[in-house]
Amino acid sequence: MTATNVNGTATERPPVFSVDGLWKVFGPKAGRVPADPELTALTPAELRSRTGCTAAVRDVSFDVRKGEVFVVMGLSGSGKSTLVRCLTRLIEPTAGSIAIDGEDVRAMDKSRLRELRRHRAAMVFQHFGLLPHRTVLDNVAYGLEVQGVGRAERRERAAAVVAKVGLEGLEHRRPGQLSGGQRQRVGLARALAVDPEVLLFDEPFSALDPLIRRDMQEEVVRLHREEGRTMVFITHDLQEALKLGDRIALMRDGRVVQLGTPEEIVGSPADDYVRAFVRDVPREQVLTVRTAMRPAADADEAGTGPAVRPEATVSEAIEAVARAGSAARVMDGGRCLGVVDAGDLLGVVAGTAVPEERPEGAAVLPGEAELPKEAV
Ligand SMILES: Nc1ncnc2c1ncn2[C@@H]1O[C@H](COP(=O)(O)OP(=O)(O)OP(=O)(O)O)[C@@H](O)[C@H]1O
Repeated sequence: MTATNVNGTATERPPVFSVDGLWKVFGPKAGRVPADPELTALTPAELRSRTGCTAAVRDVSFDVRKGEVFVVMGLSGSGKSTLVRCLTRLIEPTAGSIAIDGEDVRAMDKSRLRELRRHRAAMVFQHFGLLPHRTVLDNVAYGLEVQGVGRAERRERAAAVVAKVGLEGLEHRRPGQLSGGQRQRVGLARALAVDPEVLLFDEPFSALDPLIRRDMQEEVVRLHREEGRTMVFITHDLQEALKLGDRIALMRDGRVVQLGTPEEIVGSPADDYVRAFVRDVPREQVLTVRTAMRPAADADEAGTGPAVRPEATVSEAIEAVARAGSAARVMDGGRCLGVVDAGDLLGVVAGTAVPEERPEGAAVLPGEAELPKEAV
């Protein structure tokens, strides 16, 4: 179900994953930790010394909505991998609930779980996990083979996906004859071949050199734009998170300290930790003119000046204002939502403008999210 708020943005798309009160505690008698308020109040170090347990995921709740790129970001050890592995029970949660399309993941038996991992939520790993003696085509077809798809059909489907990720002509090479970036494309193609509802990426690009990494990020943006597939993407890299994420869950010590759009995270950090995290991000490339605009002073101001879209970045609006030498109008269709002048825009760059809060749970439409992300 999609509702539309006053800004014309979708506030709700159906959740694919719904996670509620999730805990993963490693260590002896882990199960007692989530239920004991005295233990849950301890810092990670205190908990470790008192009980020998590590709470890798602490009381985390969120939805991954259909068609979004949901990024889980945080420093090393913050709990990202554990959280995402819990989604398909590659790691068994200690407490809380997880549902996929409304179905209780924690209640699934072995065969249902296998089905979940093979068909519904495919994982792309950092270390590819390719079979060294098989060709690119056979590696990509492997997931289909496991599903019992016949040889002719799986080769045909694999060939189509190989082309989609830009590996045409390399079908008959073995992984050892490919570069790191090409191998990662094979890993991506293999996950895509089974046509899963959700793709889960576990830091897939962190071992790649920066240029190839950027190529792969663009590949993900392109695939997402073309297919609209739901994606959960783990990264410790803020730039990557801002570039790819429709929404970002920022983790620290097992908790989600902020969950929001790139614009919300950069424009309204929830606490000092998040503020420090995003301090060096060029705000004008992430924040949109929605944040900077004010009502038009009069009919003259509402009727003249260059037009910018509400989802244009502040940086783009600065260009328009500088070129025209006057305030710009923020236009949604034929409607003037507000205006931005040089002072409003500079306020955002300087960090003195307080961004307008979006309604709770407000989503950003893919088209709306693209601009700020790609401008980063
Ligand atoms: N099997 C395990 N047994 C005990 N502790 C674990 C286990 N796996 C992870 N942990 C701990 O749980 C915490 C979260 O680890 P996790 O791997 O989820 O973090 P991460 O954010 O994915 O880190 P990285 O970016 O380094 O992969 C860490 O303190 C880690 O040491």
